[in-house]
Amino acid sequence: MTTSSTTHSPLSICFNGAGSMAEAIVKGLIAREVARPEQISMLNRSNQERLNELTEKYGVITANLEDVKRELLTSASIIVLAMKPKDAGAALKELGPLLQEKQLIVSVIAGLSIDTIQALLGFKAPVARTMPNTSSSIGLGATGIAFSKETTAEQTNQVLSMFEAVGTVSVIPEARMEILTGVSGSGPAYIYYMMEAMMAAGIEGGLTPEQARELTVQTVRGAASMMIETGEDPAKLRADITSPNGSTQAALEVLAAGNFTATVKAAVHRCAERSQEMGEAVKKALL
Ligand SMILES: NC(=O)C1=CN([C@@H]2O[C@H](COP(=O)(O)OP(=O)(O)OC[C@H]3O[C@@H](n4cnc5c(N)ncnc54)[C@H](O)[C@@H]3O)[C@@H](O)[C@H]2O)C=CC1
Ligand SMILES: O=C(O)[C@@H]1CCC=N1
Repeated sequence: MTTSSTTHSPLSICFNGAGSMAEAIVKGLIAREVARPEQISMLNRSNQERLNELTEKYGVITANLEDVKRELLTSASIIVLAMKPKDAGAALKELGPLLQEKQLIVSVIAGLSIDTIQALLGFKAPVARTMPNTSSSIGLGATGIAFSKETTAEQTNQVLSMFEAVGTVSVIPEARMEILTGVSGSGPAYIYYMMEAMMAAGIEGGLTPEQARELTVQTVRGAASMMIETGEDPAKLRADITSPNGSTQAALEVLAAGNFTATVKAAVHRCAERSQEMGEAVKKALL
């Protein structure tokens, strides 16, 4: 990793939790040569088949035996918490006594606050609370990060390098993490949902599934690229497409009649609220 030149021992990253988010980040880190496979270990609770698959695909270290897992966790410079919120409390309670103060915790867990992580560990570990998304696997992720005050400048740079290698990074106050989850953490799912609907309509209208897919994908890709390349507001780009009394206007009127803006905003806010609820549930159950 680029910022590891100032560390004395080689950087090692242990992913505690080996599901889809952990894989998305690992895939990106390896593809962009931010870390070599031998610097990365991945652990889960019990699914050996999944671990074998990850070793085959990426060449990373995986382990199922408890003492090997412990060794990987205690020797890592960075431990990434990548299990579901419901599993995080018990995992952190077990992890706390194994750790040294200088080991950095990077959490990708929705809703789980820095205070709760430190309380469950039993000491004020340096923590980077992050919210990535699955597009990290192709280097197009959008990650929000909030750092605890215990995090050193070197650790901050390491985390920034990790996530900048797999997309864009926004450093934000921790209080904004829930709304960021509503916008970008879960955001890809809303876009896929919209794309599913567009494809279904195209097929209903007689396009082949392949044509409907290609046209929808290219439309979404082109629209995102237009925003990036022109720097224009989406409202202006939308206006450029919408001829007075034309077909686009007719379509947008249907969306407006279905309360499109209010529905999307309500979905983003409900996502934020649900993240908070999941974090609170971990706290209540285990503190
Ligand atoms: N999937 C997504 O788009 C995003 C997910 N996240 C967060 O990432 C976390 C993981 O989500 P996914 O990867 O989707 O879940 P997943 O269900 O695909 O993976 C969870 C992994 O954690 C492992 N695990 C469970 N308990 C464990 C324990 N005690 N010790 C070690 N490993 C354990 C499971 O075996 C599994 O490998 C969640 O907390 C979620 O909030 C954050 C951003 C985006
Ligand atoms: O659905 C979830 O809980 C996670 C958090 C962000 C994306 N997926």
